[in-house]
Amino acid sequence: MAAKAADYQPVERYSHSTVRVGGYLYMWGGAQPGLPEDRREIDRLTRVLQERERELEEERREKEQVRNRLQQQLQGRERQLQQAQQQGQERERQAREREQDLQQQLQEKEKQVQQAQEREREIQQQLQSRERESQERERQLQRQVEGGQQREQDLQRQLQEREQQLEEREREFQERERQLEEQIQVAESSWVVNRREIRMTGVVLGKGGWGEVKVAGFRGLKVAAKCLYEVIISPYNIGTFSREMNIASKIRHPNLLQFIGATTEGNPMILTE
Ligand SMILES: Nc1ncnc2c1ncn2[C@@H]1O[C@H](COP(=O)(O)OP(=O)(O)OP(=O)(O)O)[C@@H](O)[C@H]1O
Repeated sequence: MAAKAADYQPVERYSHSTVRVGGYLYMWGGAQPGLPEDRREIDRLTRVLQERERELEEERREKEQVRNRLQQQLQGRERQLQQAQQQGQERERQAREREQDLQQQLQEKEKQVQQAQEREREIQQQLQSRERESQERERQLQRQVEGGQQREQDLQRQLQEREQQLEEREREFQERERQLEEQIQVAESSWVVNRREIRMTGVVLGKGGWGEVKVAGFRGLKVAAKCLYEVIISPYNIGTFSREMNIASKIRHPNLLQFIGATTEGNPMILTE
């Protein structure tokens, strides 16, 4: 077709029509005087034009179809875009809601953290207070323990003193008991004589380790009286003296001086034949 149009060389015409399509200039109708083949040329050009119109129509339909397809694609794309926009808006809304939720959660967490910090401060204060109370209590207990130890030492000392006093009293009681037993023994002894019955003389017969022996009178008899030295008189020696007198009072032998008796008042005195 394009080759045919290119081959066409326009000639002078009148009462014709022209149209430019793309790079082509089409011409039909009119008359070209002086050319015998006008009719045939007009018919040919008419067919060319009709062919060209048909091609243009077909091209127009194809373009229309392309345009429709493009429009459909565009509409599809617009729908997709709208959907994408809607999805984006929905996601943005969800993101805002999520952000608000997170913001609320964050505020809630911050509030909880503040409460926890406040609680921690209170607990810290309570711990410090209790620690001070414990230290004060410990000091009081320490003082009480020290006071208790001091009292215990005092009581221990008093107890020892009391025990010593009791031991002393016990020894005194034992000594007193022994003296009483000796006195009882003496009182019960048959060898005890009354001192007032003895008449001492100045005649000294001799001196021993325990006393001096003098001549004395006793119930009409001339006897030897041995007076114990005052320095040796003691509770122990008195006891020994009493036991010796008990034994002497029970012994009789030709080779022994006969024991007569003894006094227990004042300085003990032993009477022998
Ligand atoms: N019955 C007596 N008759 C005569 N002389 C006596 C008699 N008894 C004692 N004498 C004299 O007195 C002295 C002293 O007598 P005494 O009994 O004290 O002697 P002693 O046994 O050595 O003394 P002591 O027993 O005190 O140690 C005697 O050595 C003795 O000479």
